[in-house]
Amino acid sequence: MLPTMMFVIDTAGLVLRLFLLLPIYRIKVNFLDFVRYAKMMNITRQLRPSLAKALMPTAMRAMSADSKLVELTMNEKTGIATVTMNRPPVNSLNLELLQGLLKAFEGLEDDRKCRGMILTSSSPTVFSAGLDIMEMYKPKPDRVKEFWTTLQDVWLALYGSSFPTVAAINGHSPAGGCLLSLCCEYRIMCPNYSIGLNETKLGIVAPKWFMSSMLGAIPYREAELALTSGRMFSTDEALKIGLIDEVASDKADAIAKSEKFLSQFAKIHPIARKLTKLNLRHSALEWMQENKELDLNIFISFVGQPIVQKSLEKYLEGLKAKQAK
Ligand SMILES: CC/C=C\C/C=C\C/C=C\CC/C=C/CC(=O)SCCNC(=O)CCNC(=O)[C@H](O)C(C)(C)COP(=O)(O)OP(=O)(O)OC[C@H]1O[C@@H](n2cnc3c(N)ncnc32)[C@H](O)[C@@H]1OP(=O)(O)O
Repeated sequence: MLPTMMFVIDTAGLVLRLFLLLPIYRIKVNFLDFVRYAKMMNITRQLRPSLAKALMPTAMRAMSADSKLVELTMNEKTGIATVTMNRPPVNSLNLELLQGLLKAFEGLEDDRKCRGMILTSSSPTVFSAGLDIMEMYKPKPDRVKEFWTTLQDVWLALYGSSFPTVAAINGHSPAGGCLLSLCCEYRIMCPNYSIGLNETKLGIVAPKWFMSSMLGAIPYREAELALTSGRMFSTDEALKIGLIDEVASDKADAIAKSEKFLSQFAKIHPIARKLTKLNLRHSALEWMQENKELDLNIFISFVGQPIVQKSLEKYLEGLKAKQAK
């Protein structure tokens, strides 16, 4: 009896050890097995929305993304792409800007030469003013659906990108602007601007995935206080709390620092880096993939509430009044 039990325990232990070691063993043995392992883990392409075909041929390329709302350049030598939001005056994220961003991110995903991406803005003072409030105020049913679905896809593509990403935050970055930067792995911000998820100040609620993006950067307690109060942080405060990683003196410095951050990955195996990132982000990505429709329905019914429309109207009036002063 005892020998039989010992045999069973030994065998079970061996199987368990083999199971645990299998991924490591595979990685060491064979690159193709490594890729198969990634597929098995369901954390590569399946997690991204349907990919557009490669954006354009690789040359340094100003890789134009059809519309002028998003500029895409690629440094052929380093493989670092720069995606610049260009929707004056404040890069508010309307459907077309989101579509431009999605196309850029998906194109880079398919570009084998891409070793990293810097997200920045062409505005001298604003990174992005967040979602275009006009997309949510008295919305048209079809357009608002497409708007939200595209935002979800942008989040999936950026948060789940296989290449490393940095936000060079060269201006104010409220709400959706902050969200874009939180999708990146590293944030470098210029002085004397503001950043945060201020949704409650507009009388709206940051969706779960906005919050989980923030929780990837700062501790739960800090996030709870910031989210419930809709707090905006100055550059210095954001650095202190960990919402950003570095301060740069100006945009050029932010870009240089971003390139330096990305260059460290030249020494890291790209697949090891990518799988580590996607493993860390797996549960949030999977949640979104599985709940896109539910999230859309919640958003649609939420923005349809008269009280939410009233809040948005008042907030817009406040923005206009500020402008008039
Ligand atoms: C129970 C429910 C459960 C779950 C919830 C489910 C769903 C949740 C539903 C909704 C969630 C939706 C999430 C939304 C997130 C967002 O991103 S909302 C947008 C928040 N953005 C802001 O609050 C930023 C507002 N803007 C500013 O603070 C300033 O503009 C900024 C500091 C960025 C720049 O300042 P400045 O350079 O001085 O520019 P102006 O303020 O003068 O603005 C210039 C013109 O731009 C217009 N504008 C600014 N921001 C926006 C915007 N986000 N959308 C549209 N338009 C904007 C501004 O009115 C000026 O226009 P004008 O020239 O007067 O025409």
